[in-house]
Amino acid sequence: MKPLLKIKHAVKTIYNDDDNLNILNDINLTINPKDFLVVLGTNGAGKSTLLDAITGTNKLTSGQILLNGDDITGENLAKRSRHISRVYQDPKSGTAPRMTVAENLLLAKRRGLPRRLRLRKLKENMPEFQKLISNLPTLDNRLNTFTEKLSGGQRQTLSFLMAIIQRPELLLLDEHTAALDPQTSKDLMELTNKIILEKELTCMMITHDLSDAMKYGNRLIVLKKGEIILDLNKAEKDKLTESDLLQYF
Ligand SMILES: Nc1ncnc2c1ncn2[C@@H]1O[C@H](COP(=O)(O)OP(=O)(O)OP(=O)(O)O)[C@@H](O)[C@H]1O
Repeated sequence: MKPLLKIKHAVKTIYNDDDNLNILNDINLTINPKDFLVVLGTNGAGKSTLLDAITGTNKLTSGQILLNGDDITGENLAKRSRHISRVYQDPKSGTAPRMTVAENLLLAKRRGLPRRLRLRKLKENMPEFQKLISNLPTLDNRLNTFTEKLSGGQRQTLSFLMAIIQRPELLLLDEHTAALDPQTSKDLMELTNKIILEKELTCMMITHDLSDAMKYGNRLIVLKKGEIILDLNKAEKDKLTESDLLQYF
């Protein structure tokens, strides 16, 4: 199988006056199409830095990133965002507050087009957006609501829908349920899993929730001090207990 993403010898160094620190220290990782990879690790292990390097938000010091065999290491964020989408932890970061739910969905659907062309087709897209949210009690009847009026859980659900509406080649979830209350977090995690499986998306998901890490995905890696210290496939992951996992923290 041709890998979707290949990270080769990724190093990110922070230069300090007295001491240089490798926050990514020779990371090698291959992700195949339809992989749902869960990423665990202590605070400061380098998880977000790894996602930053994949999206181009923060460039590597050395190493290479290949997407579908193409070297994207030097590509800018805008170019990569055609193929890669990301949902952050903060419900305020993914949506435009002064726009309605439908307008936000349309912007996401027409990402990559010139701005003036993006909002013209609102009316004709409404049935599709209605269908998208029809089974989601949290957003039902909210298409014309301004995003700033939504709860954190509703905004985060919208951010997730915006991230998948164009079917990204790679979906990056950066603790996207961590800021939500337990029930809302569970609902969004279940929706996430359902959509990833239905649409056969390839996904990397950072979480600190050990039970989510064990329950979801077909592969699990643990990062520590910028290195991958554990990489398990589905069968190995299924044998794990929470206390096995805790040893790595
Ligand atoms: N621009 C920067 N300058 C200096 N240090 C940085 C910079 N960016 C990240 N770091 C450091 O690099 C390390 C890795 O940070 P990163 O945010 O990737 O960790 P993380 O695994 O995502 O942590 P968390 O679970 O807390 O989100 C941390 O020690 C952080 O302080």
